[in-house]
Amino acid sequence: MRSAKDFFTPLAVGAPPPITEVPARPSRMIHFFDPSNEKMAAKVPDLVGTVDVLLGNLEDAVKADRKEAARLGLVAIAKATDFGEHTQLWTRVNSLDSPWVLDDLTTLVSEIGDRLDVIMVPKVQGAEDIHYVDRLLAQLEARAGLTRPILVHAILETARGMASVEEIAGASPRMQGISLGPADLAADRRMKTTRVGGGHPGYLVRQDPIGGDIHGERTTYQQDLWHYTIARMVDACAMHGIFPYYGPFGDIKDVVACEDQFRNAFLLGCVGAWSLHPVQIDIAKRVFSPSAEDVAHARRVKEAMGDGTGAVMLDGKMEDDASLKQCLVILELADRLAATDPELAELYGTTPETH
Ligand SMILES: CC(C)(COP(=O)(O)OP(=O)(O)OC[C@H]1O[C@@H](n2cnc3c(N)ncnc32)[C@H](O)[C@@H]1OP(=O)(O)O)[C@@H](O)C(=O)NCCC(=O)NCCSC(=O)C[C@](C)(O)C(=O)O
Ligand SMILES: [Mg+2]
Repeated sequence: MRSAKDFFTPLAVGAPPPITEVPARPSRMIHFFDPSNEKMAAKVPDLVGTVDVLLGNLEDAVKADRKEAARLGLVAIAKATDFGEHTQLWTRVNSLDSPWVLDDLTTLVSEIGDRLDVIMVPKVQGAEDIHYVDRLLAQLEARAGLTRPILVHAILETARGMASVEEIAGASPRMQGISLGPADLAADRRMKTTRVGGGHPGYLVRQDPIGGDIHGERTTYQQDLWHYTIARMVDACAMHGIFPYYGPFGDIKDVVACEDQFRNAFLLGCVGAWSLHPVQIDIAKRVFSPSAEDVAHARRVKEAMGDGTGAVMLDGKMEDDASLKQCLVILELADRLAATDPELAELYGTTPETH
């Protein structure tokens, strides 16, 4: 591990200085597109301004014989598109053991490094994977004359990655966040699901038998397969000042269950999720923006708590320093989102003096 005193020193002569705080830019939905798919690529300009993050995917879901076309397609799109102030451009490169990743990184940083905000690295196993990417990016940034560092986002999709999640989160000042990769993680853990995220009807708890009758009517409750994983990822990210994300929800047609899964992640601390299809964009926007009711309640608590210490009763409930802190989390998020989204500013009634 690097000493704390040189953690923020550039890893290559001429590379931009590492950042000391990850920018908290809205990233409620990381919208995936395949740059080698002409129909999808053609939609990118219209998505600018409607999504927080556009991600050109080069890894899984891009056919092996389209890898180069996807890489070059992303370069062309990045050069031709004005992403404006509010939409970030990210990419997901191929995994570090693949034959494509070296060309992905060298081409993208050299050609469009000044436009790329974040590089997502799949199947991260441990801090050593982040260290490798960290040094290589510094060398490439120096060569390309970049003035700001490209950030790194890890996908948690192996048991070892999961077991090392705290180390991964703190491996480099470039670390921007971590997403859950439920499909690869399920396979690597040898779970017995066959889906991309979401629940499973077999993973349940059953009410005790009534009157000892094990064959009688008993309610069952489906459980959340991802609770442990997301909660642990959230702690690792919070501890290191980076951002946690739920990943993909593969049942595109089941918009109801998608919203539930996203909301569970939001309530547990995630700041966003992936949208794989345009229909998931508004779901993520709705879920990862606090509701007007929550914002109004948080403001009331803040007002009632005065200097922020002590305890008060509000609507029959005790509020104190710690409930105020939760309300401040909601208000800070609402302010940040309202600053870039006029609809939300109106919904929250946000003015410079509101908070
Ligand atoms: C699901 C699919 C096949 C359905 O694609 P479709 O064409 O059958 O859907 P559609 O409803 O017929 O599409 C309607 C229109 O929307 C367009 N469209 C459709 N999707 C998009 C999009 N994303 N962005 C922009 N436009 C899109 C599509 O081209 C079409 O355009 P048209 O009206 O002109 O004909 C398609 O949406 C798709 O390929 N999405 C991206 C999939 C992807 O990126 N998967 C990888 C991430 S998940 C993952 O990797 C796992 C993980 C983390 O690694 C791990 O858990 O391990
Ligand atoms: Mg995967």
